[in-house]
Amino acid sequence: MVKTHIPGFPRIGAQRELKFALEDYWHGKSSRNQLVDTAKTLRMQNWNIQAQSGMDFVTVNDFSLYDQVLDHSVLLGSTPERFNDGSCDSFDNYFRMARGRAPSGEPTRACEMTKWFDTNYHYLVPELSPNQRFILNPEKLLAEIAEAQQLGHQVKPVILGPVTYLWLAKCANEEFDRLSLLPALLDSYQGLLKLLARKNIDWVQIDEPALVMELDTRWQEAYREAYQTLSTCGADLKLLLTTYFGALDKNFNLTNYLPVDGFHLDAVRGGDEFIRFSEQLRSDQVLSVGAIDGRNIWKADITSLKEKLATVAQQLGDNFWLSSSCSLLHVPVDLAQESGFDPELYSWLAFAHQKLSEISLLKSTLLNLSPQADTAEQLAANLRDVTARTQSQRVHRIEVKSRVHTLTPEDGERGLAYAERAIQQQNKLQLPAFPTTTIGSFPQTSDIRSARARYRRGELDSSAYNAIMQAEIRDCIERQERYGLDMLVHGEPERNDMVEYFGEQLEGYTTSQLGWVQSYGSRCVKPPIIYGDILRKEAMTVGWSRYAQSLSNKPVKGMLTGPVTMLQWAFVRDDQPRSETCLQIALALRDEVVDLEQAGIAAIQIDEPAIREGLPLKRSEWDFYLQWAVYAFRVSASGVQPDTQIHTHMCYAEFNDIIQAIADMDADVITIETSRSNMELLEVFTNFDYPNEIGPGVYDIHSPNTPTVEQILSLIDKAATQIPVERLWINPDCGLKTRGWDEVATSLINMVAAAKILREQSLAA
Ligand SMILES: Nc1nc2c(c(=O)[nH]1)N[C@@H](CNc1ccc(C(=O)N[C@@H](CCC(=O)N[C@@H](CCC(=O)N[C@@H](CCC(=O)O)C(=O)O)C(=O)O)C(=O)O)cc1)CN2
Ligand code: MET
Ligand SMILES: [Zn+2]
Repeated sequence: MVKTHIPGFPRIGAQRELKFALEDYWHGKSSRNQLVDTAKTLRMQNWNIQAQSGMDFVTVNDFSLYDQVLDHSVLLGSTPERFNDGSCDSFDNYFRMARGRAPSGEPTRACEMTKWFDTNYHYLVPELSPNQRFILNPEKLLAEIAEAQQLGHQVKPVILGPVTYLWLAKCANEEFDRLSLLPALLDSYQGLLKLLARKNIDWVQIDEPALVMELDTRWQEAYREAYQTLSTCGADLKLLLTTYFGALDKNFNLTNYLPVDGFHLDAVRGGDEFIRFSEQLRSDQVLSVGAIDGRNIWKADITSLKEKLATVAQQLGDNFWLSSSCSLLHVPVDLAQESGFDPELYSWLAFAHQKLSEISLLKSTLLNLSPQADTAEQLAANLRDVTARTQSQRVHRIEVKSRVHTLTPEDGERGLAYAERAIQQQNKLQLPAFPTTTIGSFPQTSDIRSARARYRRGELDSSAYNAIMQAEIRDCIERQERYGLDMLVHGEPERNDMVEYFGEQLEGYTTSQLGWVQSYGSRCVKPPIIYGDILRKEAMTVGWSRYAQSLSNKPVKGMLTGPVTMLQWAFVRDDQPRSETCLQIALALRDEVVDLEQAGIAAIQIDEPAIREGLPLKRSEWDFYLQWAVYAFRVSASGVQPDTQIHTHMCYAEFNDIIQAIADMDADVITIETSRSNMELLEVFTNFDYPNEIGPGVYDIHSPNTPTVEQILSLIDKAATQIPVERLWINPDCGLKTRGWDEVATSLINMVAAAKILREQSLAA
């Protein structure tokens, strides 16, 4: 009989219960027991919904209080040395690793955080040392297994595979070869599997998403060694080797030959590869087909999936399993709780709960299990909804499509080269040497958020809400004047989230009330949904920018989110290429940029923090992506006169791979995050001879610590050895929305003081 399961479920809770429980605990507003209880309730609910939706296994150990990769480091006992100071117990130590501080224990430098493959989810990077030892610490895993079993569930625990774990890890000594740790790591995994075998478990899901990456022969060999070792370790257990986020491509044969009991393949991004894979399967191996999209929110077309899967299902019989493409962590929890959509849009969507039902419906449909009215009716309803979406009037706008199709290369050109633009801009802006600025957002205080919540609930009307936001902008401008910054911003108080804010205003996008997806730890985002052709009905930011500029004689930067980030951080329509959607957004932004210029805004920043993360996982697809992504940015930026200064901003990414593309974007000024890496990230700009102006971040905004003038000076000194001083800007790493005013004030005052010292020094020289 076909088995159904999912690789993982969201843990934040439909109402973000985990977020609030965590933050209350961290801020001393609730006890540890309250947090533990909330976590337990969430796990129970998650398993119940899986069981009720007909899953044959519930997934265990996908739950985490902060991050599943950090949990895995704790499980393997491979947490960094600096946390072994005995300053607190293991419960709080976990949060110290995650965020540098906890209710008890000494504050320390947290583990580094980075993007999980090409998602907007951040994991905590394992830090390994050359003589790393692994000492199993299976308490959490075993407790959660026991918890689910006591509730009467069939349990399938999930663990991260050894090779992907090493792939994600880093070592302070970059020369060190992480793969040399594999034998020791495998010893640990063998011990773990033996432990699990005693727990009345049939299957263990072992995640190896690194198998969809392009691997050199050493990493391929690591896979052979790892699974050879694990398959002969004598644990009476079956391993489901789980891959997702793409096709296996060149690792197809490698994977196929690995001695495991079953495989899970991503049949959404991996296309039809699973069919060929099924033909090579041994008769005692199972294939779990990830047919329901775990990365997007569209209702699945069950009828066409049935066609696609029928032959394989029939041939494999009991060895055919059904699943979602990847963990459902990346989609919101439950559409049924959502009241914000109109009925037509609602009928097009499926969140995590609904995806479980889709897996079940697909199974019954494939097996003709219950030819009763029930399945037939559901199938008919599904077909009606997915067909309606393809035919809906609101998806297509001829004028938008034709504007994209008549774009020419000239639409991506500024008219004059940077060097000439720079002269005109300097004439207009009259900035001092080492100009100081910030990245856009200022503290999103609870006053701002609660005003927005009251406005949403209808307790404030729009004029009252606007008045409050204007007062915030006024305060923000006055503070920047007091701190002595040279180029100001309005502070973005009116934005819940940069992407969501523009998504709310553009036609073709819709936003949800409860569509939260975990971004890191307790922080969540509500990705807007792009369902149709994108049109700007009216100016989106001009009123706020004009108001802000009216309060100061210094230039106030206009502030927009770029086309690639607006695409990358949204749920995107699947009926046309991403590049096409991106150009539609670029044109809407281009009109906004032009309107800002007309309103007297002399510098406009178009943020592109997600451009690196949009890079396809496979190198062979990079050029094509970078080509349309850079063009889309240029289209958005190129409607203005040469004397209007275009800024862009990028953060928390390795720029090495895309430095040429960054230069090709041809922004007049780029601000980037560099302070945590002590300006190392800047090296790539120097080595490349980046031609335009750069503001390397001199203030780490992810830390509550305020930088001193000396620290800032030393960072700028370092930057000045790499970038000609005429092209150097002084600014923080990123926006300040998650910080408090006290720290921001001190830090910015110090930043301006550092810039002034440098100006005096260069005058004296
Ligand atoms: N989309 C996106 N992706 C991104 C980033 C980003 O900025 N945006 N940055 C990086 C990730 N960094 C992040 C940094 C901060 C937060 C963050 O702070 N998220 C907030 C939610 C932000 C938000 O939408 N806030 C709403 C408020 C939502 C809310 O909880 N409202 C309460 C009321 C709150 C009150 O009364 O004070 C309610 O409705 O009950 C608003 O301002 O309107 C959170 O989890 O807490 C998320 C990601 C990479 N990916
Ligand atoms: C994640 S990049 C953020 C850029 C935005 N302008 C801000 O300052 O918040
Ligand atoms: Zn940023």
